[in-house]
Amino acid sequence: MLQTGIVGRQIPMNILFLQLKDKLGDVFQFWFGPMRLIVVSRLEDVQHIFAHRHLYDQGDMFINILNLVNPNAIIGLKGPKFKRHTTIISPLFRRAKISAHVDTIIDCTDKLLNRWRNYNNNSTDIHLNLIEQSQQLLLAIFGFVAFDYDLQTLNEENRSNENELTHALCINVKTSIFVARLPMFIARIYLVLNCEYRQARMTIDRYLQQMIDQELRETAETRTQRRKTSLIASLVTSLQEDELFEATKSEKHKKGLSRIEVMGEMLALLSAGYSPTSAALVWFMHLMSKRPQVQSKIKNELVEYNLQRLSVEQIDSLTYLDCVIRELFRFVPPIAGTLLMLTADDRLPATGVQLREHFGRNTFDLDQFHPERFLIESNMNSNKTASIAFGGAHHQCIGQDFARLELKTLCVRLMQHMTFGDGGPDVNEGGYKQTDTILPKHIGCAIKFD
Ligand code: HEM
Repeated sequence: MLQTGIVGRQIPMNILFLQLKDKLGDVFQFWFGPMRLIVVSRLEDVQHIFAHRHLYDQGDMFINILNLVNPNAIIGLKGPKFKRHTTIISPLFRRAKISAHVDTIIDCTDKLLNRWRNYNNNSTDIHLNLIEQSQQLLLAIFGFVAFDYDLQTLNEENRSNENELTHALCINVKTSIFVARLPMFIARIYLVLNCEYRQARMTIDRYLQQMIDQELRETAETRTQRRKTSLIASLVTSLQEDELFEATKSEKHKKGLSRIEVMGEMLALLSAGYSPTSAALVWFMHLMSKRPQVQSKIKNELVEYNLQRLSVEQIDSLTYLDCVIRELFRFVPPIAGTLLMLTADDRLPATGVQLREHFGRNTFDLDQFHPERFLIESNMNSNKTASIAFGGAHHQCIGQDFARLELKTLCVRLMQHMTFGDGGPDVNEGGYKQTDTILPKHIGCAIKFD
């Protein structure tokens, strides 16, 4: 990792994989600390991997790390336990269930716009904390949508860079990424001795407990009514009545979730539900600040609606904005790749590489930001438009419908009110910063209310 610059030079994974691909070809081997990865990037090979779910399962690297930091997160589960968890969680994020959240997304965006209007309403000011502001916005939305809970990240008094919960979540992620590079036994000791991490977990757990307690104060009747549309109502309904008895059953026969499992899923969803979408929003801000012509085209598409709150159908009908968002996910997918484990030998069709029970990782080509490519139908299935921002195998993103709708609604609301301006080469250079997502390394934009 020192050689490649992940450690020391902080080279982000997307750039590293592109550099190695140029040097070594479409399939190459890479050691991530103690773990061996085979990186695969040819489109046909990636499609083959995603289509052969019986051969490629969730990567052990995820499972090992999650066993240390959150053994009950859906993304680290397999077999009957995965089924037990996913049947409770994934229905809540299907397209038919999420339209109801558009108003919440608009309300929260308006709160952020008001904050900017009240405290930073000078179009020559350069905003250097757009990452933190976006994280606070997306956390607030996810708190309401998933947990019916006001996380208060958009409150006036929290307009400083970080509030308690975002800070704790960042430490949790940072530590999890760090221990992924260590041998397991050292990672275990590191986590026990790391006071900052333990403090962060206590803060997060306190929030999770408060959310569960708030839900438990609802009557059983209202919870039953809401359990098909509210994640927290569904999770609390699934709480096992007799945990000790359930623990004696084989995994296949277990019903419901224990309290620890509910809290594990809440933590996982809290991170998955805000972090990549906020990264996508920050990229949107950066890209728009650099491309005024794209911004104008989005605004033209919105002009007939003036400042009106748009319905889901109206949001769906915005074709050009769709192209921009698809291009954004293709150009800078917030997650650098998908990690899978080969369960039997396989041969990749395009490169002809023979794989023998190891890992596959998929990364993406970076080229030009050009939303119009999606207006040309013949481009739809070509290499140029390939985008797997939400993964594609067993563990592909369950929140993707929601994330797409959420991001589009946020972009609509922001573009109805304001224009992003380029803060200049010193602060708005772009580049990449690797955290749990890929973020712009330098982002500084002016905000001009229209
Ligand atoms: C722009 C936004 C998002 C991006 C780019 C994204 C990306 C991804 C990717 C690439 C994976 C697959 C990882 C793998 O295959 O190993 C994934 C999984 C997952 N995502 Fe998302 N995600 C986004 C938003 C969300 C949201 C809003 C939620 C909230 C519900 C969510 C919940 C999940 C969950 C629970 C999984 C694990 C699914 C499983 O293990 O079966 N994601 N996401």
